[in-house]
Amino acid sequence: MRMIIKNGTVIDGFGSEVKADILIDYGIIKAIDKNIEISDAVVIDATGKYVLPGFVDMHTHLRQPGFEEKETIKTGTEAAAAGGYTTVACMPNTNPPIDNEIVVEYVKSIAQREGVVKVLPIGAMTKGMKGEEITEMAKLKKAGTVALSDDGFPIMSAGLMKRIMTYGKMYDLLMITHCEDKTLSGEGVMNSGVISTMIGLKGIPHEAEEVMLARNIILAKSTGVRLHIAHISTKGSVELIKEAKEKGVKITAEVTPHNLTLTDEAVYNYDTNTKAYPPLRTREDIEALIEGLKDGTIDAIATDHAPHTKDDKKVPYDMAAFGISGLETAFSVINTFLVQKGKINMKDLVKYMSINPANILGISSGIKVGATADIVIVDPYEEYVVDKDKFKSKGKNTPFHGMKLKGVVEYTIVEGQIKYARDRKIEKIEV
Ligand SMILES: NC(=O)N[C@@H](CC(=O)O)C(=O)O
Repeated sequence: MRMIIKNGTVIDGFGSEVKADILIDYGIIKAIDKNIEISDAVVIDATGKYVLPGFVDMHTHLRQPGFEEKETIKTGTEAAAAGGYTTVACMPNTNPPIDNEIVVEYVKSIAQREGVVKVLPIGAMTKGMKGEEITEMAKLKKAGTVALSDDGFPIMSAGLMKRIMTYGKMYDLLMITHCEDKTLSGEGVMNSGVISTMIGLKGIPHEAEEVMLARNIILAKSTGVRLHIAHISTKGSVELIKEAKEKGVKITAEVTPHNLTLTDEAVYNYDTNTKAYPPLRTREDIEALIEGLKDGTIDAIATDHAPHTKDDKKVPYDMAAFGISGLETAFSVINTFLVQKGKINMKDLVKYMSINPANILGISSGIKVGATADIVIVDPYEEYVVDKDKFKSKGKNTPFHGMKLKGVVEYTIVEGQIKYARDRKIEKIEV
């Protein structure tokens, strides 16, 4: 059961970057050293590759139970492994929603049986995600939820949100909020701006996100709860979070790969694969989001993997489902547009895609002796053309289809087991 990863450049997530071999025994990292030689171990040659802590996605929609035509825990976690993720936290907007301990147990048991990577369920804040009655938080926590969120169903009542946060603080639960004031986003389907006016689609103004974010910051400050902001997309949101952090509010935030790289100009040809909440914004927003990552205002890059069926998207733009299938392109998108362009380096990528999300969720990550061997091996220079039909995910809804990107995931190792090996049949690798 021993494995040696040889000759890779190891970024451990704790600040070091060294050329070294890694010895894994029964799922645990036993040694990180030069030239480890052991007989009867499986050897992975990582020459010219980076060996990184497995990515952690804190915002994934696995769709099971209830929407298995869009994704299942099996296909979603296969997609995660193909994307270099060793852990995903899954959102509760399933059917039934993850709003009680029985559904938490269900998700955990399917993940145990059919999941390829580790799955951490996120529970709902309100029953049925209806924004009316608070869920039984203590039971949800005991059953194993890592956070609570109503995600795509923002809680419009400030009074209710304050009560949720007060209980959340009591049970020390992380609160994740999708910030959208529905009275401002209305029937909008894309960013409100020049492009929406030109092509005649209803817009979602940046204030829809920022007004709700400001409210949630005020409530987090007064309740003292740990608040994590899902998928931020605007320059104004970066400013609000920066100010909140300066004032000592316990707040963290994430941004998606698509919101960091694509603008509303991508909507110009009415491709419904560009439709997501929050919408693709402007170049100015992207610049602010990248600055926000660099100065520590934004903590994590999360995919918001939102798989949908062909039929959900093969309709006029304003009728299409919101969401982008993101697990399998996240690494190459960030590598191509941010790392290779010199905006961030590979150590930063590790921080945003593994270390910080793990810390926010309260799980361990990083490569060190004694740690669980959750590892991804990537080639940062190889180019490929994104082909949605090669996705493991059932959701082929990507705006990156046909784009030439740099960076491929070679191996994903979860607890010392190879769960993804590019161009190779896993069955043929004896571990
Ligand atoms: N992000 C999306 O565009 N869609 C999400 C829900 C949501 O967060 O709005 C989904 O579940 O499809």
